[in-house]
Amino acid sequence: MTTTATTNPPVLLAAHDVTKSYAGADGELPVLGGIDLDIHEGEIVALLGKSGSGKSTLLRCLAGLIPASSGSVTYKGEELKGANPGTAMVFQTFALLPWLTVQQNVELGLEAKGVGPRERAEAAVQAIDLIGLDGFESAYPKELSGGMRQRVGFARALVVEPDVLMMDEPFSALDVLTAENLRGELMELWESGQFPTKAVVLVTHNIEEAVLMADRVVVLGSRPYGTIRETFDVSLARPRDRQSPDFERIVDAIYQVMTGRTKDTPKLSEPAPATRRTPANTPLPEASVDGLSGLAEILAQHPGSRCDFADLADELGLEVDDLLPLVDALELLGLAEVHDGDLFLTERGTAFAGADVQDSKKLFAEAAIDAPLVHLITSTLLRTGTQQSGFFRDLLAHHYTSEQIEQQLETATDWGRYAELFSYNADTEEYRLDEEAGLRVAAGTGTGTEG
Ligand SMILES: Nc1ncnc2c1ncn2[C@@H]1O[C@H](COP(=O)(O)OP(=O)(O)OP(=O)(O)O)[C@@H](O)[C@H]1O
Repeated sequence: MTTTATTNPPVLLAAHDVTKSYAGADGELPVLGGIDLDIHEGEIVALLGKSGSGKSTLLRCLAGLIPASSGSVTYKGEELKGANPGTAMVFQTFALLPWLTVQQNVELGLEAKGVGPRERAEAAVQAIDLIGLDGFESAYPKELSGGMRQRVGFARALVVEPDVLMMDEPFSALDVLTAENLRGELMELWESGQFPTKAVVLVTHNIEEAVLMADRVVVLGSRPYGTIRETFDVSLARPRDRQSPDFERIVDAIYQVMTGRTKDTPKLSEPAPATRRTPANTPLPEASVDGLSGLAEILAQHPGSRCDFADLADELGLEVDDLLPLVDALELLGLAEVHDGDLFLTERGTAFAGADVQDSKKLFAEAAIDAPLVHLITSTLLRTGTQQSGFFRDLLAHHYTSEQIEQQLETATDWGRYAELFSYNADTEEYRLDEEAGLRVAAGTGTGTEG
């Protein structure tokens, strides 16, 4: 398959300056900002980004399932006013009706389009056959394995022969081998021209999956809200070999953009001089002290306390994406840095990894006091001694959803407690300054936000 850059086939689906905000606890929360994206005939486009970067939201806007807050979505040049007639969706959780058989589940999409019973049955049998479910027509979802259930999800979407198949993390609920097998079969169908759709949009947080499948990988960033950070054309021949140097080169380049290392996107730990880090513009990554210490210790065992990011994930039996929050947190705390696809400990990180418990707490406190929300809580407590968590929830409500506020406070509390900056009583929902906190703050540089 050639890339769109060289052949430039017609645009099927397009987002024009699309923004999307959701109603939050305190006003509108922007999730997507000014997205321009064309989906051309003949291409597979992956929307890749960390959790919360707005991938699913963008997919739903393209499918017309939710309206954009501003801007427009066009299908074959016509602006969408509701559900997109040219798309069908495959969901992560399969979304099958348990009381219907495989055949009936697959026929559902056609029924909604008013297709008659005989035609419906024939089309469903064909889709079931295509996707390798032959013989399972009268089975109920509960009799099927996860992989077979997702095949039903695919058959149900493909039976309507949509111009664009939309897939929202379709493999992430499956075990590794099942996912690999299903991916491979789908790519064979696509390559052999048997796939009854003209284009595919795939949402994923898995970099290798994106590079395995897509002609174009669109990386979304989430600071301060979802925008397209960079687009990569992938012109490798299929089937693609994960071990090939070209494959690894593209994956590495995407890692660097995902972890924020491009000339256009400043590092989390090095904000542009004019940008003061605040709890609003610098969210704490979802990483526990145990996870951070563990990763720092593992890194310290590598020569030069340095390891290729992808190799490290392999070694731990994890996806690279699983490591991202920990890596972001190590960077925010000045304990590690990423360069050229390698993760390595800084001087402070090396000392932290090798320290005994008391020293490790002290070093962690010096680092954590610069994390904006930890700084905000500590500096507030230095004035008041104690504070209800509701106070911080209110301060964060302008910038985060209630779910995000809980995650931010949970992380800050974990870090602040370990650092012995403050304690937290979950029964009374009260933060209390640790007696030693003043000394620890004085030891840190304290460049975070003031309350
Ligand atoms: N219906 C909704 N109401 C309010 N906020 C929402 C709604 N749907 C999503 N969000 C918020 O919008 C942000 C983007 O969510 P979205 O699901 O689009 O991201 P994503 O990149 O697909 O993430 P994930 O990989 O975790 O699914 C998140 O912060 C999420 O909490």
